[in-house]
Order: sequence, then C-alpha cells, then structure tokens
Amino acid sequence: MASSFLSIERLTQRYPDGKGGEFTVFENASFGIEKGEFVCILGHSGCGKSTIMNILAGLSDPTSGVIKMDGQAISGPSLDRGVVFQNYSLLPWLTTLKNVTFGVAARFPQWTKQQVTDHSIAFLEKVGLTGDAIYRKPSQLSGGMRQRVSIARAFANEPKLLLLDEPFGALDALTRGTIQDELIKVWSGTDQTVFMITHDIDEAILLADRILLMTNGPNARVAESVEITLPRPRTRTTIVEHPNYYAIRNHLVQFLGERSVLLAGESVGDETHRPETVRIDKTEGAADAEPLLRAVPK
Ligand SMILES: Nc1ncnc2c1ncn2[C@@H]1O[C@H](COP(=O)(O)OP(=O)(O)OP(=O)(O)O)[C@@H](O)[C@H]1O
Repeated sequence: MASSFLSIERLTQRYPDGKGGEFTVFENASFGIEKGEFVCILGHSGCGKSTIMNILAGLSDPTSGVIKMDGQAISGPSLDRGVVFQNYSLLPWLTTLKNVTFGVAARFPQWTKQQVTDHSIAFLEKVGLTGDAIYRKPSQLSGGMRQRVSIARAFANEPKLLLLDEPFGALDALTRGTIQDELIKVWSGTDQTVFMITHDIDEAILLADRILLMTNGPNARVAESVEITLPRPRTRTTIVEHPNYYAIRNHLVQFLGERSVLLAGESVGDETHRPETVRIDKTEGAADAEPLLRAVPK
C-alpha cells in the first residue's frame, strides 16, 4: 500500500497506573491521512485523542510506534505542524496583528516586514477580523474573536499539518457556528491537511472528509474510518437535506452510544491494525445504496 502523507504506525501509549503497574491508553493505533484531507477524530472522554494529538504535535513521545510525515519520521515540535488549542494560547502582551506576524516572520524569514504584515492581515480578514480589532490585545477581545485570531495565526503560518484540539469547545453555539463557517472558508482556499479533535458529531460531519472513531479506553483503538459522503461546499442547512446525512449521523451516534463500548479492548480492523473503512452512500445509483451501510464487523 502506498504510504500516506501522514502515516501513524502502531502507536502505543502506556502510563503508570499509580499502583506500581501501568495501563494502556491505546495500542497499535495505525492510520493514514492524505495531503489536503480534513480528518476529525471522535471518541469518548479518556480514550486518548489528546494524547494522539500531543504526540503528532511533538509535545510528547509515545511508548512505541512511528509517525511519518512526507516519508520522514517526526520528533519534537516543528513549524511544519501548527496547533490550535481550546484555550486560544495567544501572547497577551502582543496585539492581534502581532500575534499573527510573530509566527509568519519566523516561518518566512526571507519576507520583508510589509509582506509579513500583508499576509497576516489577509488571514485575519478571512476570519472576519478587520479594522481596529487587529490592533487590540487579546484581553480586549471576546472569546470568539480570540479563537479567530488563533485560527488565522495557525493558517497564516501555512504548516504542512494543522492540529486542532477542540478549537470551539469553549464557545457558545452561535459563535461556534460562525467560526466553523470561517474555518471551512480558510481551509478551502489552501491545500492544508487538518487533524481535529471534537466531541460534536454535527461539527465533525460539517467539516470532515473522514471521521476516525475510537473505542473506549483503556486499550482504546481507532476502530473505524467513516467517509463523509457529502459534497462540498457544505452548509449546515443544506447537508441535512442530503440523503446521506442522517444515515451517516445515525451510524456515528450508534457507534458512540453502543459499539464504542462493545468493541472496547477487542481486536478490530485488519491485521495491520488499520481501522475498518465505512462508506455510506444512499444517493441514487450508488453501488451500496442497498443495503445502506457497508458491512461492519460486529
Ligand atoms: N501524563 C499522563 N500521565 C498519566 N496518565 C495520563 C497522562 N496524560 C493522559 N493520561 C491518561 O490517558 C488517558 C487518555 O487521556 P487523553 O487526555 O488523551 O484523553 P481524551 O480522549 O483526549 O479525553 P477528553 O476527551 O476528555 O479530552 C486518560 O485516562 C488520562 O487520564
């Protein structure tokens, strides 16, 4: 099999259990992400999503396993991998604009000051931040505005891989919806590869090309890779009318409600530990229109 742009191979994380032994968070997690793909990961609290993200960001080392990006094993943090956390992580003493130019100047050292500023302003505009807001400090912005700055900053740096750890978790539903739309807008204009943690099924369906489903921990596994067979561009009002929408949603709800527990600790996927691919397509003429779901092993 040709290797993916980002390839996670047999990733295992164990931690001390506090009683002299150890517990396994996940074992042999293996999956790939293609260049330009938007992949979300869903799973119950504690299954190890943030642990996977921290390893991808280079902020922690796994117990075993290999991660390759563009064929090269990765280790440690790098400007090639940008991260957006739930808590914004902006530099409080810098203005909005400087929070963005700071990273852009480091990423593109050959650029003039003007190029860095123009590039940064363009990305802030894409997330709706214009005018005097870009000269304010983070403490003078709303939570939604701060998260917009984080997203603009991450995309403006043009990392090869963008890691989003529940970026909208702290926002109210309306602000969340607006920023999701802005995120799609920014992402659509790039060939950016995105890996995102979310707890929100609807958010994952709206944004992702593919959703990875994890079973419950300990001994969690990435059990399924569900293709989001909804055409782009997507909006939250049009996708619900698509024949695939509820079939996909029901599948995800059913997995998180029942199968994530039933499969916990069981061996799933093929012998290489890759998740089962699930493709749901109810559109007329689709090969798997009847039955609706591709068989998924129980
Ligand atoms: N540094 C650590 N030392 C020991 N145990 C840890 C450490 N970091 C995480 N864990 C444990 O590993 C498991 C997975 O944690 P992780 O934060 O990755 O889960 P998660 O799926 O991201 O959860 P949530 O959705 O609640 O954020 C949990 O049981 C957690 O307590």
